[in-house]
Amino acid sequence: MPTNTEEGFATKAIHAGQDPLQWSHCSVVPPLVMSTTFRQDGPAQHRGYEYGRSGNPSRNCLENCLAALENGKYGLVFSSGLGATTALMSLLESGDHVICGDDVYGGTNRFFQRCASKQNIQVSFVDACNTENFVAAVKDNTKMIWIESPTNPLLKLADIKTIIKEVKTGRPDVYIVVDNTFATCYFQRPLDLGADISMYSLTKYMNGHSDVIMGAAITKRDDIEEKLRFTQNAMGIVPSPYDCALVNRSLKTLELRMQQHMKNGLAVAKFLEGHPLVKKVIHPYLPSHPQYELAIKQMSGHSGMISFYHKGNSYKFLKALKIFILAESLGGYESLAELPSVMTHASIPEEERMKLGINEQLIRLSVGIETEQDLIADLDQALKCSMQ
Ligand SMILES: C=C(NCc1c(COP(=O)(O)O)cnc(C)c1O)C(=O)O
Repeated sequence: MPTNTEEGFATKAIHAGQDPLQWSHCSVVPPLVMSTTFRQDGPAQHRGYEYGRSGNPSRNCLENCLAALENGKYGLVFSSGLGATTALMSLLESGDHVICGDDVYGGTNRFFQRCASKQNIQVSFVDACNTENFVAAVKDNTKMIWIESPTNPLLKLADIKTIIKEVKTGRPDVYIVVDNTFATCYFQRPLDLGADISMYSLTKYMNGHSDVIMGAAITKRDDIEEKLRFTQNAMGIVPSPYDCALVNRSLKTLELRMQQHMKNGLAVAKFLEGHPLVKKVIHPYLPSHPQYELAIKQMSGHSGMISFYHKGNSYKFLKALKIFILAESLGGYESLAELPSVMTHASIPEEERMKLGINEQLIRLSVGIETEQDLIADLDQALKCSMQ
């Protein structure tokens, strides 16, 4: 169980959940436990682990480290970010209502519109920039509010603390979930802002090496942990021990990586903002962002995520990149670029996409930790190519 000590973020990332004394052999690095089953002293008399789906030492180390980094009490990991989303739906009953921000990852929108709806879970999508939208959308059967902030891909912000205060005052029973994938717990801790659950696609920045698909939910609440722990086992949405060991290793450098992502991201955003072939740059830590004041109040920094509206041919631009890789996903050490309208957000109905502004001029960048000058030079040459 993590202790919410006053240790620094990097100290917690390196030591929380990793105590060598938890193993008889005292390995400093937690062992990778691949066994799917564990010898018992007698029928139903085990030493903490019985079957890999129900619990695993490698998973346990990661979950404790995640909880400590979030100033939470419990961490639970799942087979993917959408697996975590699926697990969180087990907190709801048929007929319940969810209020979700209108700009979220395409797969999350698809899940709510085409999967949760089959369980008779109703979903309303509202503009997350305006707190009143969330409050006004609350109904008698509302049981969950799903916030992504910053959002994917438009980098809109929700005033998490105010939404929670406004909603919880009248309806303390409503679960507040924050998908913290874009900010990470280094720049933003939703539980400290009053959220019930901080949720992640660990696939992204938290693992940060583009070699694991995983999700997580962190909470302080015993009742939520009990329900999600049951779901994790009973629905079997668990990750492999090997993937848990990889993510656990990645967390050790999260602080360093996020600092570099932020440094490179800001340099790229400022370069794009002054470029004649760029119509508009969206980056929460640029003073030009409409919610800049909220960004610097609510977060201690911003990752490498940038979106911008391109004046030229987006397909030519993306195919001309040499260091940025044209691919879906984000948050890895490598720089990625994509066209949400036909890639990550293609599953959102066109009318909704157009209304949001997710059109073929909108390009999303995940700025990596390569040498800053190389990234800017690559963007510059590709922008020139896009006008030929
Ligand atoms: C794959 C991409 N996003 C996944 C994602 C997910 C889903 O995570 P998965 O690990 O891919 O299942 C949840 N929340 C956010 C904010 C996300 O961005 C993408 O945007 O390229």
